[in-house]
Amino acid sequence: MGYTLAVLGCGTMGIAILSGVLTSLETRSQQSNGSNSTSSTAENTSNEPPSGISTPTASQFLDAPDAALPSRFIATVGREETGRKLKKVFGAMGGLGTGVEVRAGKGNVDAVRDADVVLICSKPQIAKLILAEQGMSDAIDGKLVVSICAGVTIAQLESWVPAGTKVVRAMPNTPCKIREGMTVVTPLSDPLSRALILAIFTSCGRCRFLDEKHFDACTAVAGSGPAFVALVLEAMADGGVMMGLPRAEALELAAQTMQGAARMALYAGLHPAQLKDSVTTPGGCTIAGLLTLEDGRVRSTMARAIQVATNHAAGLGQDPKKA
Ligand SMILES: NC(=O)C1=CN([C@@H]2O[C@H](COP(=O)(O)OP(=O)(O)OC[C@H]3O[C@@H](n4cnc5c(N)ncnc54)[C@H](OP(=O)(O)O)[C@@H]3O)[C@@H](O)[C@H]2O)C=CC1
Ligand SMILES: O=C(O)[C@@H]1CCC=N1
Repeated sequence: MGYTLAVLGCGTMGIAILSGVLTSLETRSQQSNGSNSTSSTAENTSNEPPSGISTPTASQFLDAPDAALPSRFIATVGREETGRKLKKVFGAMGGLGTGVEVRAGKGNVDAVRDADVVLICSKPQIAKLILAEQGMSDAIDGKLVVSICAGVTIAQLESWVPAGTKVVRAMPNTPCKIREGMTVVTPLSDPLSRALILAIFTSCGRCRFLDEKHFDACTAVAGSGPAFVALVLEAMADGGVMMGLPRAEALELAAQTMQGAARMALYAGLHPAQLKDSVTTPGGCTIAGLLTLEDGRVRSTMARAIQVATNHAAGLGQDPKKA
């Protein structure tokens, strides 16, 4: 068993997702060699394990979750120069990375023809052009297509492909690269497609289903989120440097602190207010710092940034006159 995944427009996000999937496959293979077991379910961090799967083919994937991940990978880019760089990126990964087939220039239609599942990772405005390429309609008919393009709706995507093509939206983020990603996927009822998509994105981190109406907000919170928290991370480290800490140590302290606090919210179920209050000694330094942050309206500024990013995301991939 095994299937082919084509990543059209394999830039930052395509590389992040493929890195997550390839590393996951290699980790599982090492674990199964070590333990002599055929599968590992320990790393499925999804809140929705593929439980409702009932068709015979999908059941096979449940018995052997590795099989729900692709075994052949094709990555396309626009320019030859980018293609050469991409080959080096996957080559440097070693292992399964060396097997990724990179195609530049006019490679999209052939890649789709060779694939079972197609991931569209191009810029939103390029997606329509790729799907309109000569021969694409025949190649993509009947395939499962997952678009990660911000602001490009399912209705738009469906109008660009034949009726036999299954279209799903996903919103992942850059930490997919180290398998700490957060991906939201639009609901889909077909059990096989569901199993395949869950396998791909849970191998990159967490994955959950949410209705398309929430996608612009998901784009802002999870898709753009790494940039927003990076700003806070950098600011915390800068403060440490201002007070005499060496730069590298300041960054390590801030990053590990951010990770620790986030993990307490995720895994110990602590509300952010509990997290904050448990650090805040009466009359202590934490409340002094917190009040300064409140004076600077950090909370409302961050929340408004999400609001602005959500509204902006809705316009991506749309006709500029309407956006
Ligand atoms: N970056 C992020 O954190 C996130 C991005 N997204 C979404 O992911 C998508 C990609 O973003 P990102 O990875 O940052 O973008 P990148 O610019 O890094 O990647 C886009 C890739 O598409 C390639 N490309 C351009 N034209 C074509 C073409 N005609 N055929 C095939 N490939 C082509 C480019 O190659 P070349 O340079 O040679 O033209 C490039 O490698 C966007 O739609 C974005 O909304 C979603 C979540 C998070
Ligand atoms: O900034 C953007 O448009 C993309 C979508 C989410 C993250 N990056």
